[in-house]
Amino acid sequence: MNKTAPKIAFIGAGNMSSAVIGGMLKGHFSAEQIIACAPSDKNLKPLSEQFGVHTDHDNARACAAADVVVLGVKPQMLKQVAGDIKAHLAHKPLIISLAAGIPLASLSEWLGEDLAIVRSMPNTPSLVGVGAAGLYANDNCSAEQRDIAESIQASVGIVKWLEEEALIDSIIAVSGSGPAYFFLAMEAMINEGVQQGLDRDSATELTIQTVLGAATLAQNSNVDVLELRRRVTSPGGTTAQAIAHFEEHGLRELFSGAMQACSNRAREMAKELG
Ligand SMILES: NC(=O)c1ccc[n+]([C@@H]2O[C@H](COP(=O)([O-])OP(=O)(O)OC[C@H]3O[C@@H](n4cnc5c(N)ncnc54)[C@H](O)[C@@H]3O)[C@@H](O)[C@H]2O)c1
Ligand code: PRO
Repeated sequence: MNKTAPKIAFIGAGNMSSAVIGGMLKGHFSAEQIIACAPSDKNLKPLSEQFGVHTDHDNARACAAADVVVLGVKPQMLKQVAGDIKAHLAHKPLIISLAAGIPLASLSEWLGEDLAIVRSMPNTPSLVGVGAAGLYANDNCSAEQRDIAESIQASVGIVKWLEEEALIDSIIAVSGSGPAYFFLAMEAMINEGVQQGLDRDSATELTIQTVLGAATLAQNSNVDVLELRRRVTSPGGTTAQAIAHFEEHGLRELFSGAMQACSNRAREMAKELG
């Protein structure tokens, strides 16, 4: 393996692979190191045009030449793709699976019991370098392979190594699926802003800036999010009314229920697909 510039093959070139590739190129990886594979040009063309990475329709050929194989296909496709590439992994590249709900035991069974495999659960803000990922490695991974997996994810955001594989399902509930919760909240805020008379562009810009501002403040503050909320909420004022409405209508329970549904689905997928 080339330790300084490993060759990395992405099998599957959709939303998540594109976000990681785009983020990696803003970090210290070069387009020369990366090849993206998918059956059609629909996903590949934007990647070669926008990022200048190599592309191929042939998963096996890309895997045979790779030091690292990133599995970025839908969980439903993974068993079939694993069957197609298994014979081309004799040189034992590091495997990184991005798939929700597919356990290491299944990946090892499908790809080879002696392979080093890391499960990674990233999120789409990786594209702009503010991703958040959880990683879990099997016992075949060397320290060097763990470093490579970490360097890929760290180039696009923060990384947490997990003590137990089961915690990947908690990472999905918090940060893997998490961006969608905030996009939904933003959609609702934009629509209500328009309902109250703002033009859509202003409502959109103000909502996005508010979410960015809240996250940036929380990240740069030495007090917790509860205290930051208190500082917005004047007693008897406007925010207090909004927060009381959220509390009365069970926003906390809604979040708990949604996040439990999310990780339960990952466990169900392991039974259905693993
Ligand atoms: N989207 C997210 O926010 C997110 C976050 C974390 C993890 N993931 C995981 O990432 C994986 C990909 O999700 P996505 O949202 O990018 O899906 P997607 O549908 O956007 O991308 C899937 C890609 O796989 C390609 N593909 C289909 N069949 C293939 C084959 N036989 N060989 C090679 N490529 C093939 C498709 O052409 C497409 O490029 C999933 O396993 C998902 O669980 C996604
Ligand atoms: N998107 C994938 C899904 O919805 C996995 C986490 C985020 O299944």
